[in-house]
Amino acid sequence: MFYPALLIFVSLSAAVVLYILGTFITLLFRQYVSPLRGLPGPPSRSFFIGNLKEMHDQENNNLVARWTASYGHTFVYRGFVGGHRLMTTDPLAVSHILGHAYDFPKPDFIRDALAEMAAGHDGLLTVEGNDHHRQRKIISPAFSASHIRTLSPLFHEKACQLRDIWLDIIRHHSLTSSSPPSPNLPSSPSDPLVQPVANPSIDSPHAQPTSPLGHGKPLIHLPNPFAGFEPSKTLHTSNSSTGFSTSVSDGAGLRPRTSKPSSNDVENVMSHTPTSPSQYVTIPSSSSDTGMSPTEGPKVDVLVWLARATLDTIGDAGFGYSFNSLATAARTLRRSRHTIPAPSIPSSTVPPTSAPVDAVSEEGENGAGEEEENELARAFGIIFSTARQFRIFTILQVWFPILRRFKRDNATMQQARATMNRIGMQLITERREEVLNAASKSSRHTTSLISEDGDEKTADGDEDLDERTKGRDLLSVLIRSNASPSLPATQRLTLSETLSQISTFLSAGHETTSSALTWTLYVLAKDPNGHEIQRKLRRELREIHRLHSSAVPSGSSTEEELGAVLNNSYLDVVVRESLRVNSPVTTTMRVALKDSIIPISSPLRSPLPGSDEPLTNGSANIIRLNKGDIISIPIQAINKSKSVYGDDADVFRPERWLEQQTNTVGETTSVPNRRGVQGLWGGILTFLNGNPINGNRACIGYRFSINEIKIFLYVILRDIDFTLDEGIEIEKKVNVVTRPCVKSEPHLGNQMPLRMRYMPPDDI
Ligand code: HEM
Repeated sequence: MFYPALLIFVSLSAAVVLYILGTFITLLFRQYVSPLRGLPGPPSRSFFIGNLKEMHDQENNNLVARWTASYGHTFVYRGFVGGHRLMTTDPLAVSHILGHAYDFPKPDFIRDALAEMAAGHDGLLTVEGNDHHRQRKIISPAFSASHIRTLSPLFHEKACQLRDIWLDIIRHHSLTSSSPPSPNLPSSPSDPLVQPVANPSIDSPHAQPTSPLGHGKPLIHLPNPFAGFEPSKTLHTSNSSTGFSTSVSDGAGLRPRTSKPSSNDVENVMSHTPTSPSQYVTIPSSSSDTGMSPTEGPKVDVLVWLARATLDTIGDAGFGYSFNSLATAARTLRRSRHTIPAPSIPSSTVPPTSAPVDAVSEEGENGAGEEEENELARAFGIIFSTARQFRIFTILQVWFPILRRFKRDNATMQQARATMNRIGMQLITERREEVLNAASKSSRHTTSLISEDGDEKTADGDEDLDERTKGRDLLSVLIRSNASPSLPATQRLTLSETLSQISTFLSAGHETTSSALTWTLYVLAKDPNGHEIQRKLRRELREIHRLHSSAVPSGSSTEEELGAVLNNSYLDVVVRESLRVNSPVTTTMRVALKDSIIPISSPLRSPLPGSDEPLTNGSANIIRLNKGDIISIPIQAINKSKSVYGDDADVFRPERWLEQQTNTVGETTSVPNRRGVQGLWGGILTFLNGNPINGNRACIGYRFSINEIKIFLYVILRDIDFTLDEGIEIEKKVNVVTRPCVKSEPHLGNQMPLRMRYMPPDDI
């Protein structure tokens, strides 16, 4: 009898078995001939996943440092089915690999993972070779030092918005707890640079809260819309929304018009729009829940607020798009405060406010759709968080590329991607029209711009285009750069490439910066020397403020003042040291495009006693790689190398950058021993390498984030003091970006609960 179905089944099964077998045999053969076989390294812990599991938690246990101590600067660890992977902290090897970026690209599985994590396959983060070179040239003007400086006022505005929210939380806490109110808490912006913001943080920036928040000792845990890797207790299903207005008449960019909850589920992974106040705020039932003494300020999860602030910043500065993420959360928080009579507090201790307690009605707080998370924020959160989840499937995809074709997208994910594309297209159209309109006013040059359908339109332009077009956002500059008359048509970004840059900037620039800011507040709050660094920095920042606010009329010193902030040397070393000890991106991976030889400065160690494998690879000053060999560069471990930074390499000590020292050729330098890898910024590898030779893959957004971090610290630290409660142990969870977690509260997911206290001007 002939059974066609059976025959098909058997043939398919045989094909699958052959495919798997073939892959395994290829893998085993690769290992057998791999020149990496002879290198020292830790024993493989598992036949299938080698050392991958122990590496997963490496940032909390100094695994790479221990491996380096045992096996030297260059060694192998094991990946899937024991595959050899090179890991090196050797400065010469790292500089060579990163400096020849086009010979050592990102492995396909990393590019696929990044692409899935919102960056897309056509964006700067994921393209390689000539496409990368072409894109980087067009995109670079948007990130030039001079252009990034023009964004300072916008960073300042966002920082003020966040500061006002936090001051409001502190004020509310002091009014509602049994603790004495914070002394002289300001009732109006203390900062002449504060511009009236389009979306005030909590109704009026300094309005009194309408009511206490529950039972006296608030713990504030806004669910982090971008923390999907560790499911949080406060996570819920997401909402979706219907259309939005494309009108930009108020200059604020696209805004959601309506937003209705739907029953669409996101695999129970995350929440983006809490549906009740209790989802925003954890209200302990008694003061013993918090262990707080009456004089302590509120404990606030700074991670979630900073994530919102940096999202708003990249939205505005990146594309002229208003996420309104801070304002939305603040409003929801405010509405969660029950309306009960305000405690009677002497007016001398709590300052008068613009609005009396309870004066702002629910109606007044709640404009159309105000409580709803912005549509693009939600879509981005769904894509970003879901893609970040660690799955065995992800490991299998590394070695069975066919599996990468199986998309896990469910309906919600598809909808999120469609939303991102739709809004991205609208942004491009808007910015393009703005540039086109400005260009058409001039007749000196002809520029061509990509239209929505990929056709080219021509317009007139002149060299003052930048001046006359208002758009300072990265996308507008990119569109102008792409329209440069000197650029051949074949070199221009396609529409799809332009679209991919939006999600690329979002995914590469938002969480990295919020992570950096969060860890900076953490190291300042945890300073074992009684907050001396925080105090010293506050003194410096207040001095800048004092000098500029008294010398010129209020509000007119913005540029000078922010310039002084960016150039302040103590702020600079605090940020540099923070980015050194807590690099938001801890590791990067590369693959050898061809058989290669890599120079090393420290000789390889022999395999440990007991190993029967002789040292076969390379010689005292090189190692060999086969095409396809994978390389790990442990950025964080290199930043903490004891051979470069000394025995206290793990310690946050900004002063190390101010100490003078004489190097081997007799020059006096103001930085630690410079035998390390040449980093792009500040002598650290956090933004990857300087000195590119063949391909520059270092962070293009480093100036953006450094300026943003500095200006945020300038605004926030002048008024607020941060401490970490004793007994709280913070751990790192790494999945592309390093996020904090409270060790004893893994179920709460990513968080950084810091105690906040208002610092009156006469206090430090
Ligand atoms: C503290 C904040 C940041 C850190 C620590 C950081 C770190 C990095 C690192 C390590 C890379 C190299 C990745 C690799 O090749 O493996 C990178 C690349 C990149 N970053 Fe950043 N980044 C930060 C902020 C930003 C911002 C604010 C933006 C944009 C607004 C941005 C955009 C990019 C892009 C587009 C790339 C790809 C560059 C290329 O391949 O040519 N980054 N970043």
